[in-house]
Amino acid sequence: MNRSTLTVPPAGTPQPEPHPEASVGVPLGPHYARCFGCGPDHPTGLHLEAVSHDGLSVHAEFTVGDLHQGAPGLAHGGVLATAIDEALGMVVWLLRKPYVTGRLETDYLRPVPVGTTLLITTRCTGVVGRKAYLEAEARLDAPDGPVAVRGAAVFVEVPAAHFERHGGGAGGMVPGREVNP
Ligand SMILES: CCCCCCCCCCCC(=O)SCCNC(=O)CCNC(=O)[C@H](O)C(C)(C)COP(=O)(O)OP(=O)(O)OC[C@H]1O[C@@H](n2cnc3c(N)ncnc32)[C@H](O)[C@@H]1OP(=O)(O)O
Repeated sequence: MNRSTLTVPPAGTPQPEPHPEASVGVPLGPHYARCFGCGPDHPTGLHLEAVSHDGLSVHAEFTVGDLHQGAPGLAHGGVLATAIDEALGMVVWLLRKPYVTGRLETDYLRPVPVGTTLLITTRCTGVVGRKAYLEAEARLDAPDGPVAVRGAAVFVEVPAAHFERHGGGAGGMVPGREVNP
């Protein structure tokens, strides 16, 4: 993968510790019911479902449908980036602080046909100040299937007021309520 240095934690950054109340071994559920990535109430969303086994990584599934095409029969790259972004966001939710995507990098290695179930694994590789460094891998149809997309990101911690100031508030997005029940 062609990683920029911006998404790699500085040398010597320790492995982050999982939050003691991170939800593990159970479905993570949505952080917001109308989220395009994970919300069950979104009519055309991706409806990602995910679980974490260690509080620092997430295994998510996304089945590519007709509504997700770019070229005929193939997933749109932007949709795949969205699925990666969402699965990365699920990792920072496990840290139980509000973060937003600052930078997202994606490498597309294989076409993803309609009907494919993408198995997306995301993990946090370091936290430095407000920045969380993350990486992602999406495989075709099986945990050991071919890698179709790789991703890397920096998420930036924001105050809860970020959502009041720039959006309609944080209604329905309560850490500890939906993602970490
Ligand atoms: C209730 C809970 C709900 C939680 C809700 C969770 C929803 C999850 C949904 C999925 C995720 C998304 O799609 S989120 C939506 C898409 N993303 C956004 O809308 C974000 C829009 N951008 C912004 O709001 C802003 O640019 C921020 C917050 C990212 C940064 O602005 P800021 O707060 O002024 O901070 P700033 O000083 O610039 O940067 C802080 C540190 O981060 C670094 N940094 C900033 N941007 C970048 C960048 N693009 N790439 C690398 N590094 C960066 C800086 O170098 C600095 O490092 P240093 O100097 O400290 O070393």
